[in-house]
Amino acid sequence: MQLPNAFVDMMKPLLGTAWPEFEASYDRTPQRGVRIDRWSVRADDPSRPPILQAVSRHLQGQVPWMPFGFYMDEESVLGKTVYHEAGAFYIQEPSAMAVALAVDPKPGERVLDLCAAPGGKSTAIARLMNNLGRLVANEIHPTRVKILAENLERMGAAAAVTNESPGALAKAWPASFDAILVDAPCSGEGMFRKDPEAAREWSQDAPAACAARQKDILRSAVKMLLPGGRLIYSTCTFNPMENEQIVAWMEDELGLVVEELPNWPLWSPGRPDFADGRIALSKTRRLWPHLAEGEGHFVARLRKPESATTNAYASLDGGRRSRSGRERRGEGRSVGGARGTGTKDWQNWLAEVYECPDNAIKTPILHKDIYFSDELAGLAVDGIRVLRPGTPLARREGNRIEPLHGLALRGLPKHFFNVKPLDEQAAIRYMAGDALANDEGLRGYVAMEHAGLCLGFAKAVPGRVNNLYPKGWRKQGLISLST
Ligand SMILES: C[S@@+](CC[C@H](N)C(=O)[O-])C[C@H]1O[C@@H](n2cnc3c(N)ncnc32)[C@H](O)[C@@H]1O
Repeated sequence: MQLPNAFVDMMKPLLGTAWPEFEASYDRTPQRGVRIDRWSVRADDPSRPPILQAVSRHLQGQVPWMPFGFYMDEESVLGKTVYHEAGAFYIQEPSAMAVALAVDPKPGERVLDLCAAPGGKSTAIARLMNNLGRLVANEIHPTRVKILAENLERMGAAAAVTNESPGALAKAWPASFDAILVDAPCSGEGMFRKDPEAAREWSQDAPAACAARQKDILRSAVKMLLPGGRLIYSTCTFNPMENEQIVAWMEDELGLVVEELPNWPLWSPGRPDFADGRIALSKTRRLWPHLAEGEGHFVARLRKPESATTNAYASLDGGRRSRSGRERRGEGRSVGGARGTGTKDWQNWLAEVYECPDNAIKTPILHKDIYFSDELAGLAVDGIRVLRPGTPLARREGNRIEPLHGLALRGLPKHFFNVKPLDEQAAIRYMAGDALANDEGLRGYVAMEHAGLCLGFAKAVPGRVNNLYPKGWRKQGLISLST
C-alpha cells in the first residue's frame, strides 16, 4: 500500500534495520479477531455452554495474548449471524484485546472507560469483572455514544453509559475510580493497513495536535483516580509523541508512576529512546505488525501514589466544562436508589424474577424504564448527561411491567419465563421481526432461545407468538452457519 511520504520519513529512522520487515508487513492482509464472551472457552467454567461447532469452524486459532480471543477468516460471516446479535462474541482487532488485560479489573472495583465508543474495551472489562464491578462507559460524541450503549446491551455488559467531556466528569467525580482507561483519540498510524482511509487522512501535523488533546483528557482523568488507583493509556499509533513521550509527561506533570505490564507473547517493550531515555518506559508495551499478527498498538499502565491528595490535582488545566448550563450542579444527587411512587410493584416483580429478597434490588426508574444498576451509586449525576444508568430491564406501562431486551441479554433468570427453543432458521426469522407459530400453546411473555443463548422476548397469544425483538435491532438476511 502507498504510505504517506512524511510517515515513511519519520518511521525509517525509528525502526532502523527493522524498517524493511516493517514495510513488508503492509503487504500482508490484516488479521481480524473475535472475542468469545458468552460461550466458555475454558474448561473450568461450567456455567457456560461450549462454543458451537458451527462457530468454531470460523475461528482460526487463539490470539496469543488473549485467553478468549481468536483470529477469524478474512471472509468470515460471523458478524452477520444470530450469535453475533445475541452477544455471543465481539469482533475486535486482535491487538486491541490486550488493553482490557492491562486494566486488569477486579469484581467490585469502580472503573471508568473515558473514551469508550464503540465499546470493544468496555465490554471486555465488564466480562473480566464477571459483570460484578461498577463500570462507567463514557463517550463524548453524541452519535457514537448510542452505538456504545447498544454494544454494551448486546453483550449483556453491566455498565452505566454517560455522554460527557472528560472535563465535566472530572468536576463531578473527583477521586472516585480504582481504574481509568484512556483509550485515546490518536493519529491512527497503526491502522493504515486495516483502514487505508486513515492513511489518506493522516497529516504530518496530526500527532502533535493529538498529543495536545491527549494531555487535556489525561489531566481530567488523573483527577478522577483514587489515590493508589491505576490509569491505563492506549493508542493505535506508532508516534512516540503520542506514546512514550506522553507517558514520560504523565510521570513528570501528573505525578503518576509507570508500572510493568505483563510480557504478552509477541509484544515488545516500549522504547525509552523514543522519549528522554528513562528506563521505566520499557515497562510499557508496543505491538509491531512485523512481529505479531495484529495492528500497531501501544499500552501503558501508571499508578497514582497512595499519598496523592485531591487538592494536588485541582489546579491542573483541562477541567473546563464542555457545555454551558451545567453550572447548577451543587452537591450532586445520586442515581441508584428507587425513587418515586409505585416502586413496590416492580421491586416485587424483580425480586421474583431474580429469586432474591426485594430489599436486595436497587434499581433506578428513569421515566418509565427500570434499570438493573448500582453503577452510578454514590456518584453525583446532576448536570451529567446519563444515557443509561445501567442495563434496561423492564418498562412500566400503566399497571403492567414489560420485560425489555436488556433483561434477556443480561443473563435471563430462565425459571421465571417460559422458554421457546428455536432452531437457527427460526432464530433468523425472529431477529428479522417475523411472528412465529405458537404450537406449544404458550401464554404471556416468552424467552426465545437458540444454542443456549437467550435472543429476546416475545408475547404468546393463542395461535401465534408476537415478536418483541426491538424494532431498531431487527435485521433482515442474517446468515445461517449450519447450511
Ligand atoms: C480510540 S477511540 C475509542 C475506542 C474504544 N475504546 C473501543 O475500544 O471501542 C477514541 C474515542 O475517543 C473519543 N474522543 C474524541 N475526542 C475526545 C475528547 N476530546 N475527549 C474524550 N474523548 C474523545 C472519540 O469519539 C472515540 O470514540
